[in-house]
Amino acid sequence: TRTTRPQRLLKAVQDRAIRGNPKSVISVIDHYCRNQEWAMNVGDEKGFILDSVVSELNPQTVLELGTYCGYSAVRIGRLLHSGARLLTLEFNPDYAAVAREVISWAGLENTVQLVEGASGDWIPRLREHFGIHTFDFIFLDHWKEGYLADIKLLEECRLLRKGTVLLADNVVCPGAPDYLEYVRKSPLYDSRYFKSHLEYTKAEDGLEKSVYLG
Ligand SMILES: Cc1ncccc1-c1cc(O)c2nc[nH]c(=O)c2c1
Ligand SMILES: [Mg+2]
Repeated sequence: TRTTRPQRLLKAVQDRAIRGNPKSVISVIDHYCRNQEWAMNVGDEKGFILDSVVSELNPQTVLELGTYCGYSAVRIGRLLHSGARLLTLEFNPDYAAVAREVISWAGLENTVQLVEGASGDWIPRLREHFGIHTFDFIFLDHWKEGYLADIKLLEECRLLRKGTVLLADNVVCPGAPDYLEYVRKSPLYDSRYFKSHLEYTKAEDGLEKSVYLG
């Protein structure tokens, strides 16, 4: 049977990227997805904004919702200082299997931990299961329909603290209108929009950065 899109992306990484070199994994994926086969990675343009938010924050505990092939886990993981950790949740087992290989190829298996399952099931268990108190940074990049429910759950589970930064992908394309309305109206958040483009295309998209005021 045919290979899947994530499997073809992984093959490009294994054929062309330097093992243990996150920068080369990122550039191989961006070149492959721009020139051969589009895939829903956050990409290089929005990725540059992601990098600047992470670098400025220098977080110790990071949560990513939606791993896909591991591109943004590598992008974030490569910027984390020693002792810092990224926990990334992925619902789709086929995506998770590819992402584990990509994260390992980048040499980030000690910084990035991939957990398979539904965010709604895992969020209430993160404290007791992984000994996490609160998150410094959260990247939302899974299902637009789940963004709002998941941040409300994170609030309920007291996994946010004063200053926690949430960054949401695709708030324009495909769009997360209920999430945007909530973070922009709620007194609990200070929110701003970073206009950009849908990965590897000219279509508009952007990232919403929201600081939890607690
Ligand atoms: C797949 C797709 N087609 C057309 C336009 C946008 C998308 C798209 C882009 C993304 O960055 C996504 N990130 C996380 N989850 C998604 O479902 C997703 C979908
Ligand atoms: Mg996305």
